[in-house]
Amino acid sequence: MTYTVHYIEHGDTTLFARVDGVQDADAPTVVFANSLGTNLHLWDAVLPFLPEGLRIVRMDKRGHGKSTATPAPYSMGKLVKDTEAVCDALNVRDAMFVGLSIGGMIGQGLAVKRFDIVRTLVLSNTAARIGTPKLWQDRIDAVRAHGIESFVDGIMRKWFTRDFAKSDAVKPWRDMVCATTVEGYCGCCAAVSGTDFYTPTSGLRIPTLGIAGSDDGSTPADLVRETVDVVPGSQFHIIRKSGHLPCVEQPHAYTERLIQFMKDTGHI
Ligand SMILES: O=C(O)CC1=CCC(=O)O1
Repeated sequence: MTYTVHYIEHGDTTLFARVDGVQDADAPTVVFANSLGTNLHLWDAVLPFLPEGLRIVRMDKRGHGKSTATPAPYSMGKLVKDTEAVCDALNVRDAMFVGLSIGGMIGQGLAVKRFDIVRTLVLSNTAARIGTPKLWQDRIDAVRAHGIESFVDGIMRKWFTRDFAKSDAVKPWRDMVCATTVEGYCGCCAAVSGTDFYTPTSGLRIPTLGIAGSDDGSTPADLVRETVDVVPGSQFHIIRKSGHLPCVEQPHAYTERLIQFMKDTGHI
């Protein structure tokens, strides 16, 4: 698959983005938004299962992957504006936006603001509100005092099914989280902590699909459903034998569901 890479200057940061597949901005477009502590390679296993003819846009949040870090804390509004800037720079319009975890929060924030960018929305392993301010502050304190390594094994147990977490397959994901800058990680923890999208998200009137993992220890299926249910006419689907990252543990089943949603909504 051909791809181009883009470094987009936006205010105090430079955001890294990559476009795979068809490069023409008029092609049906899918935007993927990553979770906390991951970069755009989160979606690598999904891409081979997607049909030809799509324009696939991915980016790194500030302080993650190849996007530069700015001092924490960040607001969710700032992360939404970053994503908006990347979409505008790449001329993204009428896209299917697939956001996982904090990426799904960004998707909710972008969808209520930019109908021209987000035509349909996939809320994967996410919610309108995730965790409590105390949980996020404890995590920020732990990163600042002892580094991400000090709790990354616990994160892996919440992200993956027991068998996956015990296998060697977990290592690249563990390494990816540990490679995240302290400012980027803490900044995004603060953004999640300060977000409650129940009211704006309940005003959405675009086709919306919720996806949960049967064994997700971070955003359990009931939490995902609670958010997706506030959008009238939304669909909800649980991926079996998967934790918080079904695009990693069950990429084929996950992509099949995305393709079905693209067909249901006339995206392809
Ligand atoms: O890393 C976690 O604990 C789960 C999570 C919450 C928001 C996000 O992006 O990941």
